[in-house]
Formats: sequence, structure tokens, C-alpha cells
Amino acid sequence: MLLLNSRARLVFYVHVRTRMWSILRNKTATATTMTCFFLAHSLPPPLFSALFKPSPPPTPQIHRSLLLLLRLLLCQGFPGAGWGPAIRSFCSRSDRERRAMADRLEGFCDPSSISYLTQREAAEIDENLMGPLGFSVDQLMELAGLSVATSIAEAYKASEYKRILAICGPGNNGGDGLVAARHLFHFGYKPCICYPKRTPKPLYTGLVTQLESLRVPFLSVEDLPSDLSSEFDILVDAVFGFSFHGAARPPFDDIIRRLAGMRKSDQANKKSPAIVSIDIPSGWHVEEGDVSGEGIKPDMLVSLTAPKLCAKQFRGPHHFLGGRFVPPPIAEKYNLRLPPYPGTSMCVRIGKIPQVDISSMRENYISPEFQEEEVEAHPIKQFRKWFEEAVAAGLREPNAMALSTAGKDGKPSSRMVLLKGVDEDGFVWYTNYESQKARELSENPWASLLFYWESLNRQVRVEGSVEKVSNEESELYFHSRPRGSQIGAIVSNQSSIVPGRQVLHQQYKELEEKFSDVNLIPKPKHWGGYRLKPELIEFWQGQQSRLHDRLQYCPQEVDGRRVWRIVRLAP
Ligand SMILES: NC(=O)C1=CN([C@@H]2O[C@H](COP(=O)(O)OP(=O)(O)OC[C@H]3O[C@@H](n4cnc5c(N)ncnc54)[C@H](OP(=O)(O)O)[C@@H]3O)[C@@H](O)[C@H]2O)[C@@H](O)CC1
Ligand SMILES: Cc1cc2nc3c(=O)[nH]c(=O)nc-3n(C[C@H](O)[C@H](O)[C@H](O)COP(=O)(O)O)c2cc1C
Ligand SMILES: Cc1ncc(COP(=O)(O)O)c(C=O)c1O
Ligand SMILES: [K+]
Repeated sequence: MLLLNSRARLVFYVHVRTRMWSILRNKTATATTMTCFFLAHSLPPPLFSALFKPSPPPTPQIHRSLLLLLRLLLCQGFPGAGWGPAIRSFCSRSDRERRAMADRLEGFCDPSSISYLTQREAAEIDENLMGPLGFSVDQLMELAGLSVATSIAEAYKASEYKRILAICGPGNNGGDGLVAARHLFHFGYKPCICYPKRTPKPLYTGLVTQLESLRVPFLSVEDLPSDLSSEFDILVDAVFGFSFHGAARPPFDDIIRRLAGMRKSDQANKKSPAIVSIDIPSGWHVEEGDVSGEGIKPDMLVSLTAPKLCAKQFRGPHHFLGGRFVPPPIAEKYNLRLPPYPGTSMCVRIGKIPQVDISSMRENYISPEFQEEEVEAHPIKQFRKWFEEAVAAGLREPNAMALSTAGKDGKPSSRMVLLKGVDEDGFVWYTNYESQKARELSENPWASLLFYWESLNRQVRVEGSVEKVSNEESELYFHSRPRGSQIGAIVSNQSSIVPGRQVLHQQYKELEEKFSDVNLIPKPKHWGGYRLKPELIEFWQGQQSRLHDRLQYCPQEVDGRRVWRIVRLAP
């Protein structure tokens, strides 16, 4: 195996780095050559020798792997001494995993790098899935419909886009629409169905019965409101899928015209509903797209299995892929290049998230009223109640709170810390006694805490003075932490400048070794807790039209006793 010394490596590093973009853009064989040199001593021997033989040239698969590797290195930069292991780990993965890694690092899936199917291929894949590959149509339709519903839920929140009309055609595309509507109902949307040409097969009659049992209304074409814009927030176009051919026949011709026309007439004045097309924008040619230029212009397209050729013409803001059921034989046979689905998701976005207008971002809070009569007399009791509800709601780190301090210069600073205890004496967190916050607290003990529990539309503000907790309390808590965090606390001179990550790792490793036989890692003197004793606590519950509930507790002396007075503040 060819071994490169560090100087040679550096030369190649610079060389490859400067030429990388052009190599990637042109996707020339140079990529292979350059990468071979660059990776010479990191590649596993079989891959290395396969590459280093000038003939036969590398297989397309190896070539693709190398291009992916280049993308990966481009995204990560070259971690100097660390690149050997990183590349070896990359090489040990499957082609699919490598692609996923590169995509994840780039943060999106480039629409030009994925596969698009012809109409024939789409039908063939369908037949294969339902023939030799053992799927039933019910199964595929269920998964397809679920993908559509989850895609819609990702792009359009039920709080803003509740009212949905699913227009379903006579084939499987229509079936996907029925399934999607059922899932959307369970996700909290309010779907209605227009299903003018029902297919008298048990699969479809079953889907209709399921929707009827949820009391989802069915509207005939005649019953459709004349102004779809004011009645619905989302229109699901489940009219035709990949078997569409020719020109749309009644009654669908008229429905499609309404959907297409709506875009134009609504653009000028008001918010028009989002049009979501399943698999194919209905009326479009499956391969050539919107041939007349007069067709539906959907805001969202959910391609199923793989996008069809017409999807290349899709210009809306949201293109998703669904149908997470493609088995390797299909992917290989049709050489499918598709984005990897993240985690357990049923859908994945194709292309970039559209730019948002920040000034238009807002939530309308809808919550039960928060009344004086129902609150606890003591704010800590009330805090515990809300905290328990935040835990029960499954919030991640409900004990995360923003701590704001200001030193003698009066300039405030904020950061998150974790609440580690709360009782009548106050709110406790742990930190470094030589950090910025600690310096500020030593100059000025007044501080504030802020909790925000987003999905509950709740905020809690706490203000008061801060003291260190006792050393015993800090000792007890310090030793309850994972060993790694204990060592981390010793390593970190919090808020001081460090020359690089490597320094922290090095010190960590040394301490890990030092303490390998030690049971109790000593708590550093400069690490411990603080307790904020509340002087004021406000509970905020978000409500519609910004008319929120704000109940504030402040202490009062009554007959020499400290009691809490509750007042309501204007939102
Ligand atoms: N593996 C997959 O890929 C999966 C695919 N799935 C879904 O299946 C969809 C394909 O379904 P599909 O084959 O049933 O075809 P689709 O287009 O819904 O409708 C055909 C119907 O429309 C009719 N029709 C045609 N042209 C017409 C016209 N001009 N004017 C009027 N009518 C016309 C035609 O009638 P015909 O012309 O035969 O008389 C027939 O009744 C696909 O896009 C995806 O959504 C998922 O469920 C599962 C996984
Ligand atoms: C969710 C979350 C929880 C945190 N919890 C703590 C904590 O409990 N203690 C701590 O010292 N830093 C914590 N940090 C880090 C702090 O936000 C901050 O970076 C650090 O304490 C230094 O702050 P300072 O330089 O203002 O003193 C947390 C950060 C986050 C995002
Ligand atoms: C620097 C620092 N210290 C302390 C903590 C609190 O961690 P623990 O829950 O282990 O005490 C955190 C939590 O993020 C932190 O980032
Ligand atoms: K459609």
C-alpha cells in the first residue's frame, strides 16, 4: 500500500481542496484519480487496489462512493490528523448509508441528484411490488396515504391549516387521498371528502366506511362551495396518479379547472388554500408535466415511491417523497437514487426548505383559560403543578431555564441552565463559580429565571436574589452526576478562552486515566449550586388574539407574616 508522508498529504490536501468543487460539478474521472491519491493510505486494501489499477476502471459503484466521499470531506472540511479514522468509518458503510451521510451533512437532498420514473417504470414497479415482492394494494395504499398525511403535517400545521378538502379520483390515487384524510383527521385536522366516482371494491368501500365512522363529511361535486378559498385551508388533489392519460373527462375536468383557476384569481386578494397534489398534479402529463401551462400549480407535491418525470417541473415550495417501502431489489433494478428518510419518518423533503418571511411567523395560542379561582395560593405549589404538567406533556427538558444576570456595569446577560431543585426556599441550579454568570452574581445578586413550555403555550418568570447553596448540597449533587460530567466540570474553566477542542479532550483523557482507579472524583472548589429566592413569579398562559392570561405573585407583609398577593396583568 502506498504510504504518504505528512508533507505529501498536505500537498494533496491543498490540491484536492482547491479543485474539489470543479471536480464535483463535472463529475469527471479526475475525481477518482485525485481521491485515490488523497486517500491512499486510508482505504481498505480491496477498495484501494481496485482503484489503483488503471484498468479496468473503477466500477460505477466505487466511482459513486468516491464522489460521495468527496462531498462528505467537503462538508466536514479536512480534520487533519482525524481524517484517517473518519474515512475508514465511511468506507466500512454500505453505499446507501454513505449517501445518507453525505446528504445529512449537506442538510438537504439535491433534486438534480435523484431519480425520476417514466410512466411505464412507475406502473412496472407497482406490479412488481404487488406481484413477486408480496405486497398487497391495501398495504401500499395505507403507507402511501400515511406518507401524504405526515408530509402535510410537516409543512402545514393543524393550528393554521385545519380545514381540508380531499378530492379523490377513481383509481389508487383517490384511495391514497381517502387514507390520507383518515390520518389527517387523527392528527387534528378537519377533513371533508369529495369522491364523485366511487369504485365498488371492498378496499374503497372500506375506506369510505372508516371515514364515515369518523363523521368525516362527504360532499358531492354539486355541494362543493362556490368559493373553495374561504371554506378550506388545504385542497388535497388525489384525483389522478401515474395512470392518467389523455384529457381529463367529466366531472374531473371541471374540478381540475377550478383548482388551476383558483391560483390565478386568488393571488391578488386573499390567502388562498394550499394545494397538495398526491404523486402527480392532476391533469399534468405524467412525463411531460403541465404541457398547456394552464394546469394545476400545486404548493406541495408528495411523490410516492420515487418522483415521476413530471415532478422535474414542479415549482412549488414543498416537494416531499413518501412511500417508505421500497425494497432493495426494486431500488437496484431501477437504479433508484432517493433521499434517505430521516429517523422513523414516513416522508422526506426533496430540495431546500423555502425561505421564510420572518415577520410573518406567528402562532395563535389556543389554551384553556387560566383563572384566579383555580390557582394555588403559593406560587411554588403552582409552579410544581405546571412543571408536572410539562413533564406529563412529554416536553424535552422542561427544567431548562434562561438565567439572566447583570454585573456592576448593569449590562444584562442570559444563558440556559438546568433547574435541579425547587422548594419554598427557591430554585436551584449548578455551575462554575468562576464563570461569567458567577462573576456577575458576585457583583449583583439579583437575577431572573425564565421557563418557556412551548407546546403548552406557557411561560413562567421568576425574579429574586441569589445565594450559593451549601458546600454539602453541592458535594451531594456533584457526585450524583455521570462520571463524564464530573470530569468535564473539572476540565472546563467555564467562560474562559480555549485554544481548541483538542485541548479539552486531551485534559479529559488525562483526568480519566488519573481517576481510573478512584471511586470518588473530588468536586472542584469552583463548582457548585446557586439558589434564587423568588420575590416575584408570573405565570403566563397564551390565549387567542394576544389576550393572554398573566397571573403574578408578589410577597406582602400581613400581620408580620409573608403572604403572596396574586394580581392579573394586562397581556
Ligand atoms: N407503488 C406505487 O407506486 C404506489 C402507487 N400508489 C398510488 O397509485 C397511483 C396510481 O394508481 P392507478 O394506477 O390506480 O392510477 P390513477 O392515476 O390513480 O387512476 C386511474 C383511474 O383514473 C382513470 N383515468 C385515467 N385517465 C383519465 C382521464 N383522462 N379522465 C378520466 N379518468 C381517467 C382511469 O380510468 P380508465 O382510463 O382506466 O378508464 C382509472 O380509473 C399512484 O399515482 C399513487 O398515487 C399508492 O397507492 C401505493 C403505491
Ligand atoms: C439546555 C441547556 C442547559 C444548560 N445547563 C447548564 C447548567 O445547568 N449549568 C451550566 O453551568 N451551564 C449550563 N448550560 C450552558 C450555559 O448555557 C452556558 O453556556 C454556560 O453556563 C456559560 O455561561 P456564562 O459564560 O454566561 O457563565 C446549559 C445550556 C443549555 C443549552
Ligand atoms: C456546562 C454545563 N454544566 C452543567 C450542566 C447541567 O448538567 P447536569 O444535569 O449533568 O448537572 C449543563 C447542562 O447542559 C452544562 O452544559
Ligand atoms: K394527484
